[in-house]
Amino acid sequence: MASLKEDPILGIDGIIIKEEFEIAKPVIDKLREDRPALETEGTVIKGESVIDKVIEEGSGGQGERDMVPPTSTSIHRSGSRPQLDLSKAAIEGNFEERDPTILLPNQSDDISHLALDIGGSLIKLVYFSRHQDRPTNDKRKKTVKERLGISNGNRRSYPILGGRLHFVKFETSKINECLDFISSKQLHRGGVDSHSWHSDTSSNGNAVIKKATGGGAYKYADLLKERLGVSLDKEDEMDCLVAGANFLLKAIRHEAFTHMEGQKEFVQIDQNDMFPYLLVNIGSGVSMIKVDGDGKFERVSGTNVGGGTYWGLGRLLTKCKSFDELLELSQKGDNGTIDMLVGDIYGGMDYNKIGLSASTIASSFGKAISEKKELTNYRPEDISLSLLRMISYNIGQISYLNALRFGLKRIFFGGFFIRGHAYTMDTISFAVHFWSKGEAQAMFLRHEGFLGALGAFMSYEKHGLDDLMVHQLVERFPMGAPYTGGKIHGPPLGDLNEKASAISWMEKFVQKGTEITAPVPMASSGTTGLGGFEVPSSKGGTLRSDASALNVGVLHLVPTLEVFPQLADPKMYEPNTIDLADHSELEYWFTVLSDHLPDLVDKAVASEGGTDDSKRRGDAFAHAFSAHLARLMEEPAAYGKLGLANLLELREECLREFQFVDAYRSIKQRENEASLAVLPDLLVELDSMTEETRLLTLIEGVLAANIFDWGSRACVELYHKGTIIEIYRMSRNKMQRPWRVDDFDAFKERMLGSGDKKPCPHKRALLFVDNSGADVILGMLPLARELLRHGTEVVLVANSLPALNDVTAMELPDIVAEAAKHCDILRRAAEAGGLLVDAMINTSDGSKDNSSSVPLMVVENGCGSPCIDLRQVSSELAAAAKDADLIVLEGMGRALHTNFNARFKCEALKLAMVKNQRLAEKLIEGNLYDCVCRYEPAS
Ligand SMILES: CC(C)(COP(=O)(O)O)[C@@H](O)C(=O)NCCC(=O)O
Ligand SMILES: [Mn+2]
Repeated sequence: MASLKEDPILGIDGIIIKEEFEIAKPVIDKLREDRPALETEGTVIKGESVIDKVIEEGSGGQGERDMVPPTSTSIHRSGSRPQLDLSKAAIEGNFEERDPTILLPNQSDDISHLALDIGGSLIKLVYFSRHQDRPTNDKRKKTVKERLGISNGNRRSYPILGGRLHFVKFETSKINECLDFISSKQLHRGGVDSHSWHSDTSSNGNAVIKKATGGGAYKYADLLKERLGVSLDKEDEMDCLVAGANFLLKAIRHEAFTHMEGQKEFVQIDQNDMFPYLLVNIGSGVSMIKVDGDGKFERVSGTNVGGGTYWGLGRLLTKCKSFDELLELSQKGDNGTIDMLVGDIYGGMDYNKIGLSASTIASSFGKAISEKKELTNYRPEDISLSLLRMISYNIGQISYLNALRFGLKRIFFGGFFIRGHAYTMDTISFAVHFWSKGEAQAMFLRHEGFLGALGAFMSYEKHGLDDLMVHQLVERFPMGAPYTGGKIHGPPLGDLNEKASAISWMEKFVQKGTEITAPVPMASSGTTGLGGFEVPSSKGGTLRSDASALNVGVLHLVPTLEVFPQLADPKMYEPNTIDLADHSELEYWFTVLSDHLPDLVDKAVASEGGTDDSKRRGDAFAHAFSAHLARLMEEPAAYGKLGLANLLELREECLREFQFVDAYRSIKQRENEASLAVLPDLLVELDSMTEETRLLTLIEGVLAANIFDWGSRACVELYHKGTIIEIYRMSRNKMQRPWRVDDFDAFKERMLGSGDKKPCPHKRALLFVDNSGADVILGMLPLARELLRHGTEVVLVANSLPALNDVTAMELPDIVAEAAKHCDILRRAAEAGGLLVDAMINTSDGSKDNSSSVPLMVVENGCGSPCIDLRQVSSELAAAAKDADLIVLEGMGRALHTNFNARFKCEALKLAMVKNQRLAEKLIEGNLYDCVCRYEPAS
């Protein structure tokens, strides 16, 4: 790596877009002059304690902690320019490249952009952070791209910037906390003017202009100017709400859901059939907006009886100190003590003629008139529930009437009044359902409170968010998510180790995580089935103490992701085979993952040398992941639709967040070495067989070697009983056909034909490989070799990031190079595929036959999980898939947990050993270690 010299200061990364590049140069020059000051400032800001605060607050920590005040330097400096930390900057790779990548190791969130929605009770922030790309100096990638005809994956070809969208909220009454947060994260400095976020020049001198909406954009304009030097560009509230809602409905798969009788169900919104709809935003007051398209809407109604009414009246009547407290109180309430019910009027009877049950509210607070009771005679719990129902029901009814007025079938409810509260949603849903006789549907939005802020954010031009597609968004729930309770949704722990203060942070996290005890699993919430008109059957059980948990993660915008082009019907595709909406399934997998945790932590800590720091991180990881699990047990749909693949991926993400890059690194190495040592013998044995026997032996080999799976408890227990080669032999010897699912004969016929008829070989096969060691080396590579022998191009598809003991795309070229030393077919194909660019590998027989061969290539799949969601794969894989006519999915994660039911446009072979008894029973009515060989012709 060359150190950064005088000249080529280009921008924050090598693939920066043009406008940014031109602007960035003078900025960086200027920053370079300021470097000493900047670095000092950088330490103050970056080593600061906002995250401590996140945890402290979110975990119910008492006492206000002093926030780092905005330093005077941070105010007087020209705020309109991005501040970059250039310390230790270096050019990565080749100096001659036109846009070399410049690594800024100390720059965490390199550019941030911010929009605010300052409402009567809450301030909502949406901000974007753009992280520098990992430099790729990967020769394999370049060659594969050339071979597959992919233009150099460069941001210039994408309309959208990669980065992350964060959602944060504060109470308006604590606006100073919000300002401190903005200041500490440098959000007031992002180079944004009122028209474009790529510009660092502002339209009025030095003031930075930020988009804002809501009444507070006017009320607090001076304060923001004074404290942060920020001028607010005010965006119309309705415009913002609509833009925010349209964006969410288009771009986020699991955004809208129905909530009836305690059951949450996500609704797939068809982008092409979204309009018209009624948007009901319940803030302090309520707006009802008929939305006909992007920017096409009309505010058709509203009501002054909204969230502010509930909170205001509630506060007066119950003495509650916060909205959430009031809401939580309602959970234990019985509104029948205050509301006049139909039964009260009809002597306990239903009023059947007009379809009203005895428990229907005839008159909210109606009982209070007839009894000689004072306020103190009513329980605050009952008052709160009565109030909540009165207001929710009223909003539901007015919404329905407006939907009826305009013939709208869909009503989306947003705004922070709802707060994911089950009874509120049930009540509104019931009202809509009841009055419309089931014709209209109430739906809720997961980002309910952020419509306005998101819309304000959308009003920055040129960020391309409007063009964003569902598959380019990945929502991740950072470690703080289960703890923060929605107070402040903290950033992920990106640069943990770089900060001295991170240690105390981590300790605090572990400590707090222990103190608060993660939410206790409970039975799913239930109402009486009458949509909130009766007394809740379970009192106090279903609402967590942090009623306002956001349930929104950080949205990662990944413009390079694509839908796998060979999916037969992408709209109908569901990656998960196991639906965790079934509570017994969830409980089972929850236990499996919890039981596996201590061993995983051991491996992770060992992979980092067992240092004190790694032990601390290991502890923190275990806490964070357990909290996520507990949160999901309590509310399985909290993070969107939940499948087993999501849980397994969450675990990997959690490890990465605590900087465990590759927990199974040394195990993988060991197994690779052992397997490579026996590969030559295996190849000789295979070559001595007839074609037919060889094909069977190869498939057996893949199935047998899939036993090397460090994610399966049963397998790990086996490993204590023998060496890997012994286990492999044992596994092979057990390969009795017929397998539990056995389409081998059909596959064989396709490969070898029957009688004299020789079939046409496949043109290109994609082999989705799974585990390191024997699995890939003794299983999949020999199968790849056979396909190559038939004249089929082979693309090995491997993970982009480590997950358990899965092999990664980065690791494969070296493995192939080693294997190629023993095999001419592999060597020539690997050379043709650009895998052996440096080495001129000699085969064991000393030959250097360079006659042309079909290529063997490696592509990354875009995932870092044992499973694969084919709606979001790397552009590299998507390009390779276009000409493929055979897909081989291997392993339990990729072929069973996900994609077992997937249908493809081309032929598919799904191979796996079932290493979990319950799955074996459920999926194939079989047993542990049974095998699946499913061959499916093109659909
Ligand atoms: C994590 C796995 C999907 C990996 O399997 P693979 O894809 O490597 O075949 C699998 O090991 C698994 O489902 N394990 C959890 C269940 C258990 O311990 O039995
Ligand atoms: Mn695996």
